[in-house]
Amino acid sequence: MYTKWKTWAHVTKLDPDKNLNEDQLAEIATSGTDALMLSGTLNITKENMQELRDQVREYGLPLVVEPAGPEAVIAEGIDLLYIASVMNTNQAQWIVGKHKEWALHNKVQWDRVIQEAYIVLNPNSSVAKVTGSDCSIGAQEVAAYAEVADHFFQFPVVYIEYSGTYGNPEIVKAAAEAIDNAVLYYGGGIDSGEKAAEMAQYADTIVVGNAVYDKGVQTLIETVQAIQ
Ligand SMILES: CC(C)=CCC/C(C)=C/CC/C(C)=C/CC/C(C)=C/COP(=O)(O)OP(=O)(O)O
Ligand SMILES: O=P(O)(O)OC[C@@H](O)CO
Ligand SMILES: [Mg+2]
Repeated sequence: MYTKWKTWAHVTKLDPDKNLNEDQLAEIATSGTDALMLSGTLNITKENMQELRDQVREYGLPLVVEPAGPEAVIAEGIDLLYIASVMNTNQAQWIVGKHKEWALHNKVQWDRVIQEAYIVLNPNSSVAKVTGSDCSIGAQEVAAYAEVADHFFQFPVVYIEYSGTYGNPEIVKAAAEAIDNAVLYYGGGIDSGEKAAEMAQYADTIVVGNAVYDKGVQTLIETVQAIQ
């Protein structure tokens, strides 16, 4: 499981603050997606993370938790913890501060942690507002952050985050060209097979979140089939 994450092409991001019924979850689990990522920014607690985990664990898919802060971390029944660090913010707590607090008050199982260098680019997303990300940067600066994340900090994942809106493929292409070792994730507004295929040209792994709730599981399946 731990090394297999590098082969994942499609990840479905489920929001613990939103609800899905058993049928929807069963369809998602059999959609062909490679892993389920439990993640969100607003109103995320250990309790709603655990509730969602208990709902999905029976399907046997790899389970990843991507917490918005140390208070949302759950490890029991989870395969990997994807821990973000936001590159394009000037608020140190979202780069390293929260992480120091986490280590200060917890015994972190570092062999279960995958570090994600987040580049947040949708100014209207909750994550941009919460983390004070500078979403005005263009392709060259995005590529420079991606290069530094990969070569200087040696993050295993660089994540281009447009959460809630479909991003600029040219920017994802620029990030891909700047990276040699890290796995490139793209997430944001993928709600069709066409968008999934377009971003999968440049990203190693695409993430689909809101479309599951806004457009339904059939759309999710379309995004899986489009990249197979
Ligand atoms: C140190 C620890 C354990 C955690 C902190 C990790 C950090 C720095 C998180 C900052 C970035 C962040 C909030 C990631 C959470 C995952 C994410 C990007 C969720 C996307 O949420 P949105 O889609 O913007 O908001 P909604 O919840 O409205 O969908
Ligand atoms: O919800 P969407 O817009 O699909 O984005 C997926 C993921 O990148 C959100 O963190
Ligand atoms: Mg979202």
